[in-house]
Amino acid sequence: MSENANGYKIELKNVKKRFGQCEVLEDVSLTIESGEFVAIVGHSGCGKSTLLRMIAGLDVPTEGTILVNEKEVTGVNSQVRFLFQEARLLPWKSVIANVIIGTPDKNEATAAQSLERVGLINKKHEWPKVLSGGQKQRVSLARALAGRPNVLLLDEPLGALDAFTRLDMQELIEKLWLEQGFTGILVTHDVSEAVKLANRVILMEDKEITLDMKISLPRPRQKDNDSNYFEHYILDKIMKLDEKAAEVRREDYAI
Ligand SMILES: Nc1ncnc2c1ncn2[C@@H]1O[C@H](COP(=O)(O)OP(=O)(O)OP(=O)(O)O)[C@@H](O)[C@H]1O
Repeated sequence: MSENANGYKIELKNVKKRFGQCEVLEDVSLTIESGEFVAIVGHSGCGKSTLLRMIAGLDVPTEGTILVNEKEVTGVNSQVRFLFQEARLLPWKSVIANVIIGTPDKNEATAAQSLERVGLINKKHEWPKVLSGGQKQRVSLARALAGRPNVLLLDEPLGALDAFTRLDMQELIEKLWLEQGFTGILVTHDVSEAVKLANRVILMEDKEITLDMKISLPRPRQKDNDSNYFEHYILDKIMKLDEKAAEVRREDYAI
């Protein structure tokens, strides 16, 4: 938990999601406390992004309820910000103008402070097209955090970055979470990233939560034997689930 906890509590109660005949989530219940940072890992297509989209009010559960700050989600909430795999900057606006969009009162000074925090104040008058992928994602982070949101949803935002930039961004996200204390939910395929950033890692498999593990490591986090222990534990669990799924498939084929 960040010492500056300023985040909203998030509750999912018996959430089910179907797209047509396809059931994506089956009875998911989960409570994320104010200021927690939770990472969700799981195979492609298991419903991680769908879960985030429903918390953001961009999609609705087929059954069940989602509460953010004790209020049922009925649409988009400006205190809940989303970071996607692509930076999604407006190409016809300068860097600073993109960040101003994220401020509650369209305030340039607030936007500049946010750019300062991500180390890009010197790029404020540039166009997005001249920035590297990592810089674009920093601007996107500055825009998302400029309004001091209570919740930040991160859907694989570092997935397209090279390994060095990715590590830098992880450090930055951890630092900003410690400073601002929002509730964070990160969807990632990278277990080491999950262990670096989250104080709780959730594994989703087969339409439900199959592991909910606290990561009790000091911050800022280093990669060491303790973090390796958590990574190996989670990877082992994923491999066991894979083996079980393969066994079920083999039985199906035998029939
Ligand atoms: N709008 C939609 N209409 C129909 N099916 C959808 C829709 N959105 C998602 N799905 C399906 O729901 C399932 C879960 O999708 P989702 O994007 O949540 O998975 P994910 O775990 O985030 O995957 P990935 O890790 O590959 O991003 C997939 O089978 C997907 O095809």
